[in-house]
Amino acid sequence: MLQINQLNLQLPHYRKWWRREWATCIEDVTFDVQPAEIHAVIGASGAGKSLLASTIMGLLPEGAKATGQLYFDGNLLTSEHQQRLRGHQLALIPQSLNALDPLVRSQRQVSWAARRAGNPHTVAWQLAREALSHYQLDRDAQRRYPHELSGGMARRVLTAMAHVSRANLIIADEPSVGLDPQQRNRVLAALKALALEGKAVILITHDLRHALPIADRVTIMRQGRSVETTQASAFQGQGEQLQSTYARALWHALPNNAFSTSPTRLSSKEPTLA
Ligand SMILES: Nc1ncnc2c1ncn2[C@@H]1O[C@H](COP(=O)(O)OP(=O)(O)OP(=O)(O)O)[C@@H](O)[C@H]1O
Ligand code: NI
Repeated sequence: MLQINQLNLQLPHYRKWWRREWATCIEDVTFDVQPAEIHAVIGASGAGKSLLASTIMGLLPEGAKATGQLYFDGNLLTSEHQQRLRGHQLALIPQSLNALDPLVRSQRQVSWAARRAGNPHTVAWQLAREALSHYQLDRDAQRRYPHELSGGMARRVLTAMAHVSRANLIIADEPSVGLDPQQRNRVLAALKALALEGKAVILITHDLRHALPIADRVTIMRQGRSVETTQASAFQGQGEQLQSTYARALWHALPNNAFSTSPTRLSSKEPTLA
């Protein structure tokens, strides 16, 4: 579905207003995403995850220099393709809830997304209602403005927008941040359902814990680089199946695994939590 090949991204920054310098924000990132797969991209703040999403969507900041290749369904993804496919084949559930228009009620926002996907007005309106109901947003929520929605509800409105766009590749950027466990589970379940329908889903998060239960594969990013791509099931035990020390460190840093960093200290009676 999507192949990212040796992607590099440099952004300009100005040390003094007359002196432009280049900051390398993504370096040699390579991985692929398959249909019906949830591919989690995990990394600390500043690792380049959101910029990777912007690069795939063709929404880079002014002056960005990207090299490497993106292939979508086997075809080189040029900026013209990206523009044509955005909102149809490629959908982004953005990190910022500001992506919702503050003056527009939920149902209309989703209806707009359905119209962009080529549906006539009345069909789009109906699709929006169905999609919002599907994500447990009732008639009342459908009539609310963004500021009247909880964070979890707003995320589900954004997910509904991706849903009605009928995109085959959906990128969810930090979809669970700031949500209570119940809301988070709902949003993550919605993404899982999209993958079960056959969509390719890129789940961007800094939290390995939230990604592992639903991810098929995981790519770890660190300081702009893809450190490792592995099956999600490799995160188990002492992390023996993980290639990189960084991935192993992330795994051991999870609260339940904390004591397992030094297995020799474990008595045989202690449970292994992983
Ligand atoms: N428009 C921009 N111009 C210059 N540098 C930028 C720009 N956007 C991001 N960066 C830099 O690129 C790096 C990666 O940013 P990015 O937003 O992709 O990180 P992230 O992994 O999504 O982090 P977070 O988890 O905090 O969202 C950061 O060091 C950031 O400062
Ligand atoms: Ni980000």
